[in-house]
Order: sequence, then structure tokens, then C-alpha cells
Amino acid sequence: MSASSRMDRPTPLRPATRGLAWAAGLTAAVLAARQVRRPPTPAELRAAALDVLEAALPQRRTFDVQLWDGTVLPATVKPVTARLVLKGEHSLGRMLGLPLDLALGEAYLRGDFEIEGDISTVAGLTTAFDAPLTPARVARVLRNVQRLRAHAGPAPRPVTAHLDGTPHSRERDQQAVTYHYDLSNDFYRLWLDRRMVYSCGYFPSGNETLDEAQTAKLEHICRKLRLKPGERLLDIGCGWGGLAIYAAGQYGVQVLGVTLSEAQLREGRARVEAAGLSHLVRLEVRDYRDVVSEGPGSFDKITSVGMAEHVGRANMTTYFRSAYAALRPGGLMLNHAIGANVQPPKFPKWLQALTSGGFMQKYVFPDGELLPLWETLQHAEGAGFEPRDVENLREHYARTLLCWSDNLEARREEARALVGEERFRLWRLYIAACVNGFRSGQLDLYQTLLAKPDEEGRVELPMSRADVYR
Ligand SMILES: C[S@@+](CC[C@H](N)C(=O)[O-])C[C@H]1O[C@@H](n2cnc3c(N)ncnc32)[C@H](O)[C@@H]1O
Repeated sequence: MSASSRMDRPTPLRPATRGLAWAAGLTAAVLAARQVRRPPTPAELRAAALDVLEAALPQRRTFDVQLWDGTVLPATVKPVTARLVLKGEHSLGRMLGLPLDLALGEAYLRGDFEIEGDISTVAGLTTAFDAPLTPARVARVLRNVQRLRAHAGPAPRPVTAHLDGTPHSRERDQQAVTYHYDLSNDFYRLWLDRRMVYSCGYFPSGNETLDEAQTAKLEHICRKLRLKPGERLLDIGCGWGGLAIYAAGQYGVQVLGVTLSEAQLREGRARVEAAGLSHLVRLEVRDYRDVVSEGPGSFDKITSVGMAEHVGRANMTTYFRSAYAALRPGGLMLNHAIGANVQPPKFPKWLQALTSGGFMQKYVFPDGELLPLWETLQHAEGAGFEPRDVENLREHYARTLLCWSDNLEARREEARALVGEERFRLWRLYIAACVNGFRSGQLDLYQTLLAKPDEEGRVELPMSRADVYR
């Protein structure tokens, strides 16, 4: 490399200097914005957009960006997997609000921009920012952001959940569940597997179809729990009844499945009847806090699959205590839940607050909370459980989500007709964003086997896991 080209290259800044550079840039931009009165020309808008995009986009990206006038900022890494298309002059300004995840998400829901191709490659945009920037460059970019935002004008807010009451009260949890799961059974049927299982599948060979992977997951859970005919199984958060029906049909256990969703209950009961399992499976609308009403110790085994994410940190001990009380001494519980990976934060706290405004909690899973594994285990142990086994299936969840995403794309016209354009875009975006989270390791999926030892400290488990893989 020649001396001059080395000098042309901006020097990467240390985090503290970078923080100062952003603060200086922000101040300069605010001051300059007061002077910007004249509406920008199309050429100025395009130049401003390119300047901002070059500074904000990941340095290594497999997607092109197309401006409203057809100008293309090409991908930097081949093969190209997607194209982000800005629909109009106002698009970028609307995407650049704060917190950034909310502004980007809402802009996508409104249709300010489109993503052609693999959406998941674009979904990590809020955590990019790896371009080396000098303070002068930061100031210029922020002036351009200001300019684009002023030109974009106000934008309507997409529809979200209306929740009343204290977070994680029974009433509010009910509202949160209704918002997500009562959307439309027909919609979920379009893209879930035939059993309508709405949680991570299991792809032991990597070649399974979604149907096969969900069946394999149900089997994996039943084996981990060492289910035996005649046992009583409680399924907390039973969805559309997939696990309850499988366990009763394949293992001859009696199942009580509880959900908070009326729509799921209707579909689930119809499926139980169609499977001829009404004598073994009972589904109810019931909160996890009320499962002990069947009587203390009335279940031999408990499953909770994709449900603990709704509980919230503050209620996690109550959740495990409630399950512990419903389980007989010597019984087992399988807790299958998404966990948040506790990697060291990439940005300082103030910058995190600017990039993350809880889009998922606002629009997708109201009041949803993801805990790191250690915290979940702490609550489980605090309630009396003994952890026996933990398996992380995050790669399996990325595959599952890709299957859902492909199915949703394939049935997009029906999906739009069932839930409308905005909901369709929301579900499409959330599924793609989750693929990215599980791939990158920001999200995990833990199956945790918990035991309630009996009075003598005994647990009904063999000396090895070999039987699970028989
Ligand atoms: C992601 S779905 C998983 C459904 C099912 N286990 C499966 O794997 O397909 C989460 C389930 O948890 C249920 N749920 C959420 N909060 C609940 C609560 N407080 N009490 C009981 N069920 C709840 C929802 O109604 C829904 O059935």
C-alpha cells in the first residue's frame, strides 16, 4: 500500500473517542439544521442518502441498496442475497428516526422500503455501524440525516397492541396473548407444519422437512421426559395442541394442555376430537399461575414449550413454583424456551438506547422477555428444581424460522388476504429478524430438563442419556 493511500484512509477511533465524535457531530448537525431552510434538490437528496448509507451500512454486506431514482449502492460481498429498495424520497428520512429499530421497523410496516430476496440478511441493520468515521465525517453524516428527516415529514404509526394494567398481571398477559395468537388460525395454518407447532423444530440429520422436524422435536421431548403409558402430563402453553395430541397418541399419557388463547383452544379441541383422543386429552384456557388447581402433585411430567418467554423476569420464580407445586415428587419438567445470549454489549449504553427501542415487544410479543440461561436456572433452582440436562438448539431454530419464512412467502397472497398488508409485513419481518438472531448467537433455544427429587432425593432418570438416542 502506498503512503498516500494509507493517509487517505480514515483512522478507526477508540470507543471513547468515537463517543465524543458522535456527540460533537450531533451538536454540529443540530446547529446546522437550523440553517437548512431551502428544500433540497433531487441531486442533493440523492447525495445525502448515499453519504448516510455509506456511513451506516455494514462494511461487509451481501445486499444491494436501490434508491427511489434507481441509483444502486452495490453489495460488497458476493453472492448477493437481497436488495433493499427505498420506495420514495421520503423513505430514508423516515427510516432514520430514533430509536433506530422502531424507526426501521415502522418504516418497513408502512412500506417505505421493500426487501427483495433473503430478508434475514438485512435484518441485522441496527447493530452494524462498523464504518471507520472521523469526527468531521460524523458531523457531515448527521447533517445529512437531519436534512433527509426534515424532507420526510411526519409518518403514520402502525397499529400495535393496547395493553392495560400492570405488566404481567393476569389480565394484561391475557391481552398480550390474544394480540399475538388470536390473530387468525387460518393465517398460522398457512405457514406452520401440519400439527401447527409454533416453536423450534429438531433437525437431527439437517435434511428434515418442517413436518418431520416438528415431529422429531415432539419425540425428543417425550423421550427426554421418559413418558410412560398412563402417566399424567401437563402442557403449559399448549398452543394448538400439537404436543398434547402427539404424547397421548404415541405414549398413551393423559394430558391437560393450558393456553390463554381462545382461538387456539377452539382449534386444539377440534384436533383432539379428530384424532380420537378426547378420552386422553383435555385442553383448557388457564393461566400458568392456576395449574395447581388440579391439586398439588397431580402430574407426573410437565412440558412448557415456547411459553416461558411470556412470563417476565419478575414472575419467573412464581412460574417455576407453580409448576413445582403441580408436579409429584420424583417428577420431571421440560422447559423449552428462547434465551438471550449475554455477549458483552457492542455499543456503549447510550448508543444502545438509540438503536434499540423494543420493536419486538411493541409490535410482535407484547411484554415478552428473554432471560439468559443462568437466570432461568436460578429461578428454577430457587423454586426447588434440580437441573439435569440442558441442550441448546439455536441452529435448529434458525432452520425452523427459515421454513416458516419460505412457507409464508409461498402463501403470501392468502396471508395478506387473511391479516392485511401491515400484519403480513410484520410477521415476515419478525420471522426474518429472528433467523438472524439465532444464526448470530444473540438468541439461544434451551431445552432444560428439571427434576423434582422425591423425599429420599431420588430422581427417575437412567444413568445415561443413551435411551434418548435409541
Ligand atoms: C409460542 S406458543 C407455543 C405453543 C406450543 N407449546 C407449541 O410449541 O406449539 C406460546 C403459548 O404460551 C401460551 N401462554 C402465554 N402466556 C400464558 C400464560 N400466562 N398462561 C398459560 N399459557 C400462556 C400461549 O397461549 C401459547 O399457547
